[in-house]
Amino acid sequence: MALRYLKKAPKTAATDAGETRRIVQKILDDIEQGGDEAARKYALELDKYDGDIVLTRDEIEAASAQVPQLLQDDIRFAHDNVQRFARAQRDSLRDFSVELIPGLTTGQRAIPCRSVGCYVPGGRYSHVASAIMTVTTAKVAGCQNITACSPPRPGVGINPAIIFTADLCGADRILSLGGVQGIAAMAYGLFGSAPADILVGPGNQFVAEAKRILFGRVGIDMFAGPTDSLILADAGADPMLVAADLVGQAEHGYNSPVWLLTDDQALANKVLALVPRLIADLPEVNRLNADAAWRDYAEVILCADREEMAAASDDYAPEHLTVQAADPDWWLNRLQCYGSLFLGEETTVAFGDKASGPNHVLPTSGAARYTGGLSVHKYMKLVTWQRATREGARPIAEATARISRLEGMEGHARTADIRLKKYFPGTSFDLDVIK
Ligand SMILES: NC(=O)c1ccc[n+]([C@@H]2O[C@H](COP(=O)([O-])OP(=O)(O)OC[C@H]3O[C@@H](n4cnc5c(N)ncnc54)[C@H](O)[C@@H]3O)[C@@H](O)[C@H]2O)c1
Ligand SMILES: N[C@H](CO)Cc1c[nH]c[nH+]1
Repeated sequence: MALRYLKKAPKTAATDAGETRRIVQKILDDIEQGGDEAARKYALELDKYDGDIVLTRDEIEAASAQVPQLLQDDIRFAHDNVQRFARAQRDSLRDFSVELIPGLTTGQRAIPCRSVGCYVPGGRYSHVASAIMTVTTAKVAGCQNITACSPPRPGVGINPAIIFTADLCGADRILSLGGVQGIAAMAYGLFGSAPADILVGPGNQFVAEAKRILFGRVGIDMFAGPTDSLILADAGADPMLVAADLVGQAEHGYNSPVWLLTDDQALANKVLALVPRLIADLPEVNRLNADAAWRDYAEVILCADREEMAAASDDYAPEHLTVQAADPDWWLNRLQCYGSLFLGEETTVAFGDKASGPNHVLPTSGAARYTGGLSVHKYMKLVTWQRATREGARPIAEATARISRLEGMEGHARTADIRLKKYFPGTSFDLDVIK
C-alpha cells in the first residue's frame, strides 16, 4: 500500500539551504581574511558580545562556583556514563599486525587527532550536555589539544554550567564565540589556539553548514544540524507518551522535524489531537519553536504494516529513532538507517540527549544513510603500516613491476626492479609481460 499522509510537511531540511550557504561562506571568508578582529566583529553583530574571548582559569573557576551542587552532581553522573560508553567504544578498536605472506608484516594503528575543536550550541538553549558529549569523547580518544567554544549570551558570556562542564570533561581552552565565528576561530587557529585537525559538535544550520564547507581543509564528525526525530508506534503504544516525545523534540527549534509512522489510524488520530494541546502548554520560547516545527516540518504517516513502517523509516534515515511497538528485537534487527535507536517506552530521546551514555551528537538531514553519530572512532585515524624481509619483498616486487607496467607506470615498476636487482643479484625475473 502507498504511504498515507495524515499530515504532510510543507518544508524539509533543504528549504533555505542555498541562502544559508551564502551567509556562511561570506562569514568564513571575512574571518579568514580579518582574523581575530573579524571574529570579534561577528560576535558583536550576531551575539551582542564584546567581552573577552579566551576564558581565563579564574573566570572558569568563578563560573563553576555559580553552578548549584545538585546540578554539578547530575553533570558528573552524565559525564561518567558518556565516558564509560566511550571507553567501551575505544576498547572495541584495536591495533593489530598480521603476516600476510611469509616475510610481509602489515598492521593497523588507531591514532587520535592532535587538535580538536568542539562546538557546544547555546543559541536558543544552553546545551550543557553537548559539552559532555564532545569533550569527554575527545579526551577518551586520547586527543591532546581540545578547544571548546559556545555562544556568549548578550553582554554576559557563556552560560556558567557550560563552562563548568567543558572544564570538567577536559577542555584545554574555552572560547566565548558561537556560530560560524566559533567554528572559524577553531578551524583557522584564532585567539592563540592551534588550528583544529577536526571540528565536532552539533549546531544550527549555520554551524552545520560552516563545518560542511570547511570539510577537507579540516576533518568533521558529520553533518549534525537541526535535530530530527521519528517515532514508530503501533496500536499498543501510549498516545500520550508518543505525543509528548514528538513535542519534546519539536521544541529544539522552528526547523526541527518530527515524524510519526504508525499502522494504527486510531493511534495517529489521538496523537494528532494531543500534540497541539501539549505544545500550547509549553513556556513561550519552547512553544513558539515547537509550534513552528510542528506546523512546517512534522509528518504523520499511516502504513500498512510494520514492514512498510520500517522501510519508510529507513528512507527518512532519522537522527533519533524511537520504537514504541511490540517485538523490539524484530525492529532492532530490521532497522538500518538512524543515528541512535530508542527501543520501548521506558527510554526516550531526552535520556540519550542528557545522561544515558551513548553520544547525542548525531547525523541529521538524512546523513544517517551513511554515518553513525559522534564516537571515539571519529576522533581517531585508522592508519596502516607495513614492513618486509627481502624474501617477503620478492613476490610483492614481481607483482608490482608487472601491474605497474600494465598501468603504464614505468617509474613505479622500476622501484620494484631496482630492489629485485639489489636483493637477488644474478637472478632473472619476468617483469615485462606486456609486450
Ligand atoms: N544533531 C545533533 O546532534 C544536535 C545536538 C544538539 C543540538 N542540535 C541542534 O543544534 C541547534 C542549536 O541551535 P541554536 O541556534 O540554538 O544554537 P547554536 O549555538 O547552534 O547557534 C547559535 C549561533 O548561531 C549564529 N546565528 C544565529 N543567527 C544567525 C544568522 N542569521 N546568520 C549567521 N549566524 C547566525 C549566532 O552567531 C549564534 O552564536 C539546534 O538546531 C539543535 O537542533 C543538534
Ligand atoms: N537531541 C539533540 C541531539 O540531536 C541533543 C540534545 C541535547 N539536549 C536536547 N537535545
